[in-house]
Amino acid sequence: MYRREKATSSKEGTFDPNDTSRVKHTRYGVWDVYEDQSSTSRLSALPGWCTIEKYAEVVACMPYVWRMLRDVLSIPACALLFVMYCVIQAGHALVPALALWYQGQLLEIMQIAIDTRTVDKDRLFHICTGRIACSVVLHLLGAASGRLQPALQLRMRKWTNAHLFRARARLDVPTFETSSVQRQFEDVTSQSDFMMPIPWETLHMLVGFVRAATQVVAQLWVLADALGAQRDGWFLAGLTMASKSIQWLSDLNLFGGRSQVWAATTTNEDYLKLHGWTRIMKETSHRKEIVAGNLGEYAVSVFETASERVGDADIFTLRAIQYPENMPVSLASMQMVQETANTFAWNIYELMMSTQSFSHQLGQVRKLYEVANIPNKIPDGTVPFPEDTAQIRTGFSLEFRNVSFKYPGSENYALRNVCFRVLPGQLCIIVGANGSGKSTILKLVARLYDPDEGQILIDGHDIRTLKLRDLRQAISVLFQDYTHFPLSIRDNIALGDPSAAENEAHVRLAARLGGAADFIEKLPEGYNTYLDRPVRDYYAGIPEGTTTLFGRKVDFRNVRFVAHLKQSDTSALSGGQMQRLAVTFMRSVVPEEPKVGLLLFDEPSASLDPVAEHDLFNRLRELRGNKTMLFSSHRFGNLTRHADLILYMNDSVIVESGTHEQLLKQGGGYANIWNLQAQAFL
Ligand SMILES: Nc1ncnc2c1ncn2[C@@H]1O[C@H](COP(=O)(O)OP(=O)(O)OP(=O)(O)O)[C@@H](O)[C@H]1O
Repeated sequence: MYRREKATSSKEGTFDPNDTSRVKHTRYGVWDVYEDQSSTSRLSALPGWCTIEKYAEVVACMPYVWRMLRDVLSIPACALLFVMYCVIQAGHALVPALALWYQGQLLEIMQIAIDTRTVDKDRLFHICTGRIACSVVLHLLGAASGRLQPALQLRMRKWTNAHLFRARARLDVPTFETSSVQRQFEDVTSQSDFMMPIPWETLHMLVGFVRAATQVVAQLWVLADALGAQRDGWFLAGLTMASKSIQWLSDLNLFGGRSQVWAATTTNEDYLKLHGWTRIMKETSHRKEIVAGNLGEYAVSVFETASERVGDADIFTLRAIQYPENMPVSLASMQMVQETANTFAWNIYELMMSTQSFSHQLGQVRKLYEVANIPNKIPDGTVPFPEDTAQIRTGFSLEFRNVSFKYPGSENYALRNVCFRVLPGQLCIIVGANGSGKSTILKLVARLYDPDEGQILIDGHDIRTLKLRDLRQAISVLFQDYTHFPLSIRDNIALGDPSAAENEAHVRLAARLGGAADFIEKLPEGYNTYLDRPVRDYYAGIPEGTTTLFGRKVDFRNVRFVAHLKQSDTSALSGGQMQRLAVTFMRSVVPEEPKVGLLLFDEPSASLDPVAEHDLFNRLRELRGNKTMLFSSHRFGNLTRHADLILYMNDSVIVESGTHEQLLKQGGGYANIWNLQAQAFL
């Protein structure tokens, strides 16, 4: 079974490993472990307190478990499969007791045979048949359970993935960027398909618990029946089980347990080197440097030396630190268990062990549901927008009133006291050096963040009062750091206006307006091309002479992927820039039925050559009609001459504003840079 490696708590406040008055430091192999002694109450010093806390946590998680059970059973066909699985587990719990009962009967016949020298052959036959039938049934139950489990697991995995997809989809930018939110998601997301989904892992554990408990009770009952009548029977049975049970129970660490707040780090240079080099060797992105720098032999010698110095004190130590109660049963002890016919003691052990892991596992269920309720940091407004769709055709006005803003976690102002007003249908260009705050203005208009001070108004409404959905529908933003989605080119463009996604003519028109149609039509798969395929083709043993498969270039590095080694992706096509423009056209400028009254472009021409840039600006000017447009750019060219308003920014503030002619006349910063650029072309 693959367990999650991460464990985080929902405790608030801070934890400082260097605070020796609160934190206990212990060294385990290469790991330094710091445990917060004050994080739990004084009662935690009492023996067994950890266990009590865990039981309390289990109780607190029960409503979530109940909800999960209802959700999971509502998955099509899951209820039936789960009932079958439970019946099989019930069989697993009861049949061993029946086998034990037959065992007892057999012993009784032998006793009678010794005492009276007679054997009841019929009874002996029935008992032997029953005993064999028990083994056969157990075998069949095992096989049936083996078939059911993957089917159940698959359904629950799909449900979990959909649940997490929905939970992520509803988050806004500042919430999504918060590291604690990322951590919450990491905690409940399976790192690989080989890990069990949380609902299955939990139900499997709960059913296992009930099964083990039933098995213990059934066996106790049979044992009582069989041994009760015999002198010293219980004593003998107890003696057989005692040694093993005591050893197992001590493994359970009933009275120990790690403090709930702790952290582990390693400063072991060799250990760090070992892991660093292991990654370097796996990732394709470093291959060129390794080969060109002739680093192969050196890497091997560093790896071997580091590996020798680290010895066995590696990650397994950390595992033991993380989950003292969940230490995997070693193969050797599994062997011992199998060799020991004493399933009774083993059942008690299993029962106790699963109780110990309950708090962790049920906590996972709680986290799984909690991620769906993480509150967004950008509150929604209530006012519908626009009140009248005719406003869209004339464009919206936009006003910034004394807006100041710092990015979450940053000490510096990204915008300071910014004021400007763009009238409906005007073209406004924001110019300034890198980092002066241009993109931030566009992000605030789209309410990716809210300003710390001041107000932003669209058509006279404070944008915080407008329904977020309406606001974002009425404006269109093309961000500078736009990355294309791992979807086909058609789907990427259609994202500009999902309501017209099925309209092929619409998609093609948007591509043409964005200047992307030519390059798309030259691609072998045209609009169906994936610039970055999210699912890889799998193959094995293909002769190296094969160059294409499924119409795509064969990439022999995929073998590495199958082996779960990361490989960097190189998208050979350079049309991403064009494509992203097409996305915007799809939404905003496709002529019939306009939905957008304000267009925001963040450096749309940054990676275009001068001819393409000229064409793009001309198309945009022609197509925008009466819509209001905001451009950010650090190039002072073509477009600024046509602008109704230029905002010249420096270091988070607007230092000059006006038309091109006005700013040239002022002879300030804008005029200086304009003249410098003009001289470069003389
Ligand atoms: N997500 C972020 N978190 C913290 N600081 C940020 C973030 N994004 C931008 N900044 C900072 O805010 C300031 C303004 O950045 P902004 O991206 O608005 O500048 P810009 O004028 O658009 O620059 P460029 O021309 O390079 O796009 C910069 O100092 C930048 O480092």
